[in-house]
Parts: sequence; C-alpha cells; structure tokens
Amino acid sequence: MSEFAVPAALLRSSRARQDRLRAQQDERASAAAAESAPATETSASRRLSSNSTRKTWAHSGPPSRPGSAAATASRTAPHARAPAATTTAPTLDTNSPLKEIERIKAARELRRKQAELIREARAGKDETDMMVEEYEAKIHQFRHAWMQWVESWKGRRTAQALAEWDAPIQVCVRKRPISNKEAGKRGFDIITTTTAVHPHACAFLHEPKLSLDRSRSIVFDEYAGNDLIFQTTLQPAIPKLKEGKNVSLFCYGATGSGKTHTVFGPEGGRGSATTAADIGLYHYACSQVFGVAAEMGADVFVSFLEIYSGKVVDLLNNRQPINLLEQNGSFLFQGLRESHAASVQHCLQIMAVGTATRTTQATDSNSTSSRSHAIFRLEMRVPNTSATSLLTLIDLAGSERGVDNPSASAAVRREGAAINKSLLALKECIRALHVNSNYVPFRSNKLTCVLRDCFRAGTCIMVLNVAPTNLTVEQTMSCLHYANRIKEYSHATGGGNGGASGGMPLPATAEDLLAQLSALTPSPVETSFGFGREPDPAAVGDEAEYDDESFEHDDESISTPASDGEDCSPHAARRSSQVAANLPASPSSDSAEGSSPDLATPPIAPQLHEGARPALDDDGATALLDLHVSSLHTILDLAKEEEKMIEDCMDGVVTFDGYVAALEIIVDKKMRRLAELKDRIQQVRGQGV
Ligand SMILES: Nc1ncnc2c1ncn2[C@@H]1O[C@H](COP(=O)(O)OP(=O)(O)OP(=O)(O)O)[C@@H](O)[C@H]1O
Repeated sequence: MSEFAVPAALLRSSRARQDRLRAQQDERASAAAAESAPATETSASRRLSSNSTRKTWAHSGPPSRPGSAAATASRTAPHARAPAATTTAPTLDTNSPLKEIERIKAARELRRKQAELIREARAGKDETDMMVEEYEAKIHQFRHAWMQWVESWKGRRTAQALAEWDAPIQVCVRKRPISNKEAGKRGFDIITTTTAVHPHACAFLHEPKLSLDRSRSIVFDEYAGNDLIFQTTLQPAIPKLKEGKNVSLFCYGATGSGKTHTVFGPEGGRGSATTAADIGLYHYACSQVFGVAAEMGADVFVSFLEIYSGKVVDLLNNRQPINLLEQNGSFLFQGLRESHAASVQHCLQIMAVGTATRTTQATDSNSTSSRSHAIFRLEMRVPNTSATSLLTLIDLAGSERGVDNPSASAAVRREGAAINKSLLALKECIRALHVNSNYVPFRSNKLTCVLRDCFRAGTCIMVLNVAPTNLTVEQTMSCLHYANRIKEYSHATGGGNGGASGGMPLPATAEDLLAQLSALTPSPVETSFGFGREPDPAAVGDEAEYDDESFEHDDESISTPASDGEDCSPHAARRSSQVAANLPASPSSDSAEGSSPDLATPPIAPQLHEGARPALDDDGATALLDLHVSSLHTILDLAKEEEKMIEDCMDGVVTFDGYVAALEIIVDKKMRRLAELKDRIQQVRGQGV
C-alpha cells in the first residue's frame, strides 16, 4: 500500500489503537503475575483483578449503542471488535471460594481468547493494512450518514437538465465504478457522491484530510450510465444548434478515469455497447442531430480529428496530417475530410472507421489509454446559405504525472508533457475568455486552435471524469482543482431551480455534515415518510448570491461580465470592475470620494481605483487608467496561476517541461500587457496629460 498516504487523523486513531493494545498487554501481564501466586491471593489482589477488568473496559470504551457511529464502525471493521469482549467479564463474588476459582478460570480463558483475537486480527495484516481498514470503515460511516442526508431530498432531486442554465461553460463531475484491476490492488472507493444537480450536487473526496467539492453544476455517481449523462448534459443543449449556435462537450480527467468510455463507449467505440448505459455520447448525439438537421433543412457533415504529440491527423482519412490555417480569426483545417452523412446509421459507420484508427497505448493505469485528444465534429450546413452550427465532442487525452508512469520510455514521457502542455493551454484560454476579453491565446497550442470554434457563442460542457479509488487520489485531487479553477472562471448562473428555491443547504465540511445530521435525527413519523427537517432558508441564501451571476456574450463569444444587481460576491466585484474598465466613467463615479487602492484585495481594487479617479475628460487619461486596471487584473490572476504552477511542478503534478511551457506563455502574456501599458504611458506623456 505504498501509494496510500496515511492521513494524520488516521495516524492519530491508529496510535490510540496501539495504546489500547499496549494497555491490554500490561493488564494481562499484571493479571498473570497475580495468578502466578494463587495460594497467596488476598482480597487486595482480588481487588486488583477486579479493577483490571474495569480498567480494560474503560480502555475499550463503553459498549456501542445500536446504530451509533461506533457501532457502525465496528460493524465495518471486524478487527476492532476484539477488545469489546472484555466488557462481558464476570463479576466478583467474594461469598463463595468455589465461585471465585471459577471466576479466575473464566477470566483466564477470556484473556486467552482475547489475545487470540488480537493475534488473529494482526495475522497477515501489517499496521498500514489495519489503518486502511479503519479509514475505510470511517468512509463507510460517513457514506452511510450522507445517504441518510440524501434520502431527505426525496421528491426534490429529479435530475434537472443543463438546458435551464445559462453559463458559457458547465462543469460536471462523473465518477466511474471501481475496476477489477483496482479491486485486485486492494483499492477502495474514496469518493462519496450521488447523482444530483446543483444545489445538491456534491462530491466528497476522502483524502487524508476529508475534502469537499462543492460542484456548481452536476455530479454523477458510478451508477449513472451514459444515457443519463447525455440526457442531463448534451441533450438539453442540442436545440441551440437550431439557433446557429455551437455546442461542445469536453471530457477531462486523469488517464483511466473514463473519458473515452463517456464519449465513445466501451473500448473507445470498438467494443460492443450492449446497454443504454454503455452507448457512447457520440451515438446519442448523432441520433439527435439528424432530427435537428431535418427541421433546419441542413446537411450533416462528419469529421474526426486526433491531436497526437502536437500533430493534427485526420482519423477519417488514414491519419493524413492536417494543417491549420488562420483566416479572419478562425482556423481552417487544410486537408480535413468532411464526410457527408446521409443518416444516423451512415454517420455511425463513418465513425467506426475513425475509432479503429485511434492511437492507443498501454500505460500503467490504463491498458487501452488514448494518448491523444480525439475531436468528433458534426457540422450542420443549410444549403445555399451561410447558416452553420457545430456540435463537437472532445475526448481529451488523460492528464498525467511522470511519477504515475514510472516505467514510461522517454517518448511516452514526451507525449505526457505535450498532453499536459495542451491542457494547460486550454485552461489558459478559458481563463482568458473571462479575465482578458481582448486577447485569448488560442494560437498557443494546436488543441486550442482546433477548439477555437467551440468557444463561439453557444454552450460548452465539461465532464470531469474521476476514478473512484485511493490508488489515484492525487490525480483526482488535481482534476478537481483544475475543474474548480475553470468553475471560478465560468461562474455558472443559477438558472432553473439552481437557485435558492427548494434547496437543502449543503454542509461546508464533512464535520458540518455529521453535526447537521445529528441535529436532523428525524422523528419516527418523519422517518416513515423518508424526510428529514425542512431546509433552512437562511443557509440557502448564501448559495443564491452566487447563483444570480450571469454573463453576456458578444458576437465573438468572448464573455463580457454584466453589471446587474447588487451582488457583493467577490466574483461580482471582479465583474463590475471589468465593466468599469470597459466603459467611460459615469458622472457619479467621477464625483465619488476617493480612497487609496487596495492591492491586497484584487477583486475590489479596481472599484476603489474608480472612486479615486479624478474628473478626467481626456480620453487618453481614461484609457490609461482603464488599461492599468485591466493589466493589474491580468497580472494578479497570472500570479495566482504561477503560484499554482510552481506548486504543481514541485509536487510532480505537471512535468518540468510542462511547467516551462506554461511559464513561457505566462511571461509572454505579461510582457505583452506591460508593453501595451508602456506604449499607453508614452502616448499620454506625448499628449502632455
Ligand atoms: N462509467 C463506467 N462504467 C464502466 N466502466 C467504465 C466506466 N468508465 C470507465 N470504465 C472503464 O474503465 C477503463 C478506463 O476507461 P477509459 O479508457 O474510458 O479511460 P480514459 O479516461 O479515456 O483513459 P485515457 O486517458 O488513458 O485514455 C475502461 O476499461 C472502461 O471501460
């Protein structure tokens, strides 16, 4: 179990267990010493014997109440039961010498059994195994409590489709089931979740410290099939194609986490999908797109690309290389074969050719790892018009760390570095769409060039695939961090009932959950109906504040924050500051009392700048101040990125090559911003402002 990082709490409880065992050994030793001189046994020694029984009882704790946490833990951790046997020790009866001898015999027998149980518990298990079992028992205990909590949602957790949401990017988390291979390595499930939609969507990752992912959109547990994923994410977005918008779905996750299974089904579409839960999303998407195309009178064209080691190849044309040409802000795919699909069946046949030629390679974590980004495009074109819309499904290559694939050759490591670099570039673009609407670094990587159109007005869904076990906890953590950063950039709006209505307040931490659960113990009547206590509206309000966020899109699909309402969240502060940076100062802001800029609180700083702004009529001066504010934002955001990059590199989450590539992008970006600022300063100086 070398991959299992032992949690501090686990270590503590393990030490307590060791202390308990040691104390019991001492008890046995002193009892044995007392028994070795039975002829001289006195009432004092009898008292000792009697006391030792009580002491042992105290060490092993009071008997668990049925249904209590301790009882649950002992049910799930059989080895923890041994010490409890002491609690049944017979009581001292000083009135009968015969009974006393019987009692001593029985006590000796009991101690022998107890020692045997402890030996058995230890046999074949080292200390780490026992700690792991104990940890697992705690997860079961937590999961049990969580499921009780979930039960209280009954009637309110009907899967809500993403259609009701209006945000540029939606992030979903999908947990896959444990594989036989993982079970063989004694991996156990460390993710607790249940399929649910915001505000109930929540995934707990039981890492050394228990961590909580407050997903903003949807989570899918291991029982959710591809059919449900499709119905909840992609299907609601399909009608947008009719409006000429683009729809895209990305699967992101560590290698072996289930991305390919989600997009293409078992074995990347090469295997036979026998159930609706297995059929890949691409299959469902094809079926729907033809319906939409018929309504629009459009033709459907299929193309299928792969980006492998920085090269773009055509999977429908014998892996011929494709050149990317930039024209009017778009990228053209020179040499790409676009096949006209006459029907769903025809489309699936075309796809089968492509999936057969995909690059796969066995890695330490996945025997059929796709070492590439696969991009499946269905484009609808209305003849004799310029009306088009595009559906793109992207099976991103698995993010990976060098340390996870120690047996990799230099070539495989290079591949890994290229993958990480492209994923970083993708994140950069998503970030830039929100912090710097003037410049989005699509050109920095082939992946982002190819995906340029996905970010044009429409819907972008990111499914974050996670493997369930402790064996991949680091990768899962890193994926959730990636998603969290993307979620921060995209700030989902609270469309549908994603807002305050009817929501159960989610606990902020696992401890909170347990505390709330104990307060929630339903009355017998409530239990029979499966409901807990009604939600606390005050607690829900906190969530609603974020739900009101919305974004407007310009024609270029570069999101521009809207300044609606009086949202005091940090995100809102950033939004309004960006708006302020883009608009001329209002008369009221001109007259506002100034205060000094607070650089320690970046989201609020620009508003303070605005307040401090003198009455400047001069366009040049206003432009300089605005540029300064937006540059400052960019640089502060980049600083956060840099901090994370350094951390990731030091932790081995990204390779050094990946880190250098990312650093280069960031330095370039900063230099561009600073050069722009310098130019503007020169202009202002030249004007004599
Ligand atoms: N939801 C699921 N249900 C059942 N099996 C699954 C599920 N998700 C993934 N698997 C299985 O797990 C294994 C790894 O999945 P998959 O190949 O899709 O991972 P991946 O994330 O695409 O990996 P890579 O990035 O290395 O290509 C496969 O055997 C797949 O069939």
